[in-house]
Amino acid sequence: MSENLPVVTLKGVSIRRGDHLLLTDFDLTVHEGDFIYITGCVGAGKSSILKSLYAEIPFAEGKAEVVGYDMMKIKRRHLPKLRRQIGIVFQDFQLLYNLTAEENLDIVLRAIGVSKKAERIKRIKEVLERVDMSNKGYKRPHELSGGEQQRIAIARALLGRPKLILADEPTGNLDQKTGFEITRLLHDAAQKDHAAVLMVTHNRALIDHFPAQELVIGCE
Ligand SMILES: Nc1ncnc2c1ncn2[C@@H]1O[C@H](COP(=O)(O)OP(=O)(O)OP(=O)(O)O)[C@@H](O)[C@H]1O
Repeated sequence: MSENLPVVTLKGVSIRRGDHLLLTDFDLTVHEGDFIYITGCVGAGKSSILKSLYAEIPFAEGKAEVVGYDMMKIKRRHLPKLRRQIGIVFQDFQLLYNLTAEENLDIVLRAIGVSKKAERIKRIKEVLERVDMSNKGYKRPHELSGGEQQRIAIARALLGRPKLILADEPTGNLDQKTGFEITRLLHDAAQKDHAAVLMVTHNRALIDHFPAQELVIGCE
């Protein structure tokens, strides 16, 4: 039993995709500092869970609380505040390619209302150090390797000191060694920042190397 506070509590939820319901009567509790791999077969609904946790698709039924928000009642106007407390990392990085790494981070800090430039510069420096990219912040994504781009995406996810980090196959486009490095950074986010981290992966070698709780989503 964890003594940390719950960040995600799902009870009896399901998610509707097209004509069918996924994950019927699904329960999940995630606490601060937890690291959980989400695995399971293709099309089982792993990405859908993450999308529901950041309110891109609604939970169809049940009870769902995420970073203190009742997801069954959440209003559209509350979504920015919800998402400020969630860091999201995608397989394809999703950086803005016309901006430098630092500008990719700065735009997020501006969006979350950090108006003082000195404060933004300080925070950008901190997160770039965390992902070991201090000397490459001036580069644009196309001047960085895939692993380096993913480091910047993790730095972006850390900017708002999120309680929850959702990573959807973050190593899917990377070689094994780079994938290990990226996974280590996500484990650090759980251990050092006490964020709850949910990471979808198909990579068994990675789970064996960095053991943690595993949530297997079954197929029909
Ligand atoms: N936009 C959509 N409209 C309707 N059905 C969808 C949509 N997106 C996904 N689905 C269906 O929902 C189910 C779950 O998809 P999801 O992407 O969550 O699975 P997954 O477990 O992440 O799969 P994978 O391991 O392939 O990434 C699949 O059957 C998929 O075909």
